[in-house]
Amino acid sequence: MYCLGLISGTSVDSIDAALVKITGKELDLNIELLSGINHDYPDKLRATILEVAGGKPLSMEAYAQLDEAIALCFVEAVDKIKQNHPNIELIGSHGQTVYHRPPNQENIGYTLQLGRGEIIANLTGITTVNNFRVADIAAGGQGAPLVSKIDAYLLSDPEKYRCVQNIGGIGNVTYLPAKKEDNWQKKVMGWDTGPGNMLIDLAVQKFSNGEKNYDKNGEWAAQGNPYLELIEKWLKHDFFQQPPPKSTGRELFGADYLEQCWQDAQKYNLPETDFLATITDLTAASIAHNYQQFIKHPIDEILLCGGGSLNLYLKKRIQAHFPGSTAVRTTDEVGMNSDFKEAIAFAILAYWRYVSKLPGNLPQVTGAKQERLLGDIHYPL
Ligand SMILES: Nc1ncnc2c1ncn2[C@@H]1O[C@H](COP(=O)(O)OP(=O)(O)OP(=O)(O)O)[C@@H](O)[C@H]1O
Ligand SMILES: CC(=O)N[C@H]1[C@@H]2OC[C@@H](O2)[C@@H](O)[C@@H]1O[C@H](C)C(=O)O
Repeated sequence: MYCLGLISGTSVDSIDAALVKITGKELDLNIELLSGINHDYPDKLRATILEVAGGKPLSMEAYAQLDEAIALCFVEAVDKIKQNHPNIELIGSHGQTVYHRPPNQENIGYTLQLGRGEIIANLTGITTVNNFRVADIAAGGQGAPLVSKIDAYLLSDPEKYRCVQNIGGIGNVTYLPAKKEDNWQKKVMGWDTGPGNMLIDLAVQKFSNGEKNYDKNGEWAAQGNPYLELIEKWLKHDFFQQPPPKSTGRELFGADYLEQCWQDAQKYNLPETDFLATITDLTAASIAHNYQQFIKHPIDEILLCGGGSLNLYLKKRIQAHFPGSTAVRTTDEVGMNSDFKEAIAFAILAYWRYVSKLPGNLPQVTGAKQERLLGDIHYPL
């Protein structure tokens, strides 16, 4: 089946669209990536999404318009792929997260992804599955991360103990025990590790007065030195101590948090380059801190994916936090495209929902009380 996965992540940098050919059955799938594109939001829409995700209140009318505008942009991404691949049979659309509050002690949680599925289905003429996270949240789960089940079935190794580390706006890990272990599936773990590129992007935007959106290849941070005392202080943040299941977003590690970090740095007169190196190392150190606390088995390799895997300074810092025999590589090196892994995941989640009628969540990862079918199905006119 030809399935198209769509997602715009927490960085709000662009819509990722990945067309895959899925063969095989149920959990035992083969995936061939046929096409992958990034489709940019218009500047004004991107700015609105960032404002809203940053907490700006909206009227109901503006909310409805935003939901539709995002869907129309997702349709443009589909149309681009359709030019060379007219035979798409199913779409899995994650949409755009604008709010995420995982369940608290009273079990109250919300997650909101915009980009209406009805519009995507009607305008593309292709059956569309969307709104994947709410069923997990309703079952008491975090609603994230959802890629862990896909990582488990596509990236587990017979012998090696792996961590698949996504570095998007937020970072998340899937721990994959070696398949030689009895009941290896039950030992898979996954959770959000904290900030990925989000704080780095915000700092670069601040220091460049909005001229730059991100630190290309980590070149700016590489000119500075991380200030370890600050990292130790920042690692005391409750989120880094909290055991899984856990997930987070811009609500915790957005502009307000960056501002707090910048205030801390000014007490030490840190220049901008050192601050960038320090905030970049916070991502690396928080990944290491999470693994040290919650993974009890030695890790043979860390497979990076997401835009942060292109930040060479960040990659170097991650390797520095694992000085032993843990190799730091990218998922590309084991045959999984690191840019489009999340979009591919939503194509597979749609396939599991619509074709195989299989649950998409791993309760041991999200904390949900049960496995659930994830996503709402929208049929075209
Ligand atoms: N060449 C590069 N050098 C450094 N950083 C890069 C490079 N290319 C992309 N990035 C970073 O990756 C980010 C985008 O990553 P990605 O698309 O994986 O995030 P996302 O999907 O929005 O996030 P999430 O996984 O949290 O939903 C950019 O905002 C930028 O910070
Ligand atoms: C609420 C939300 O959109 N969460 C994202 C975000 O981006 C990375 C991390 O935080 C992850 O938990 C999740 O996305 C991926 C695709 C997931 O669900 O696996």
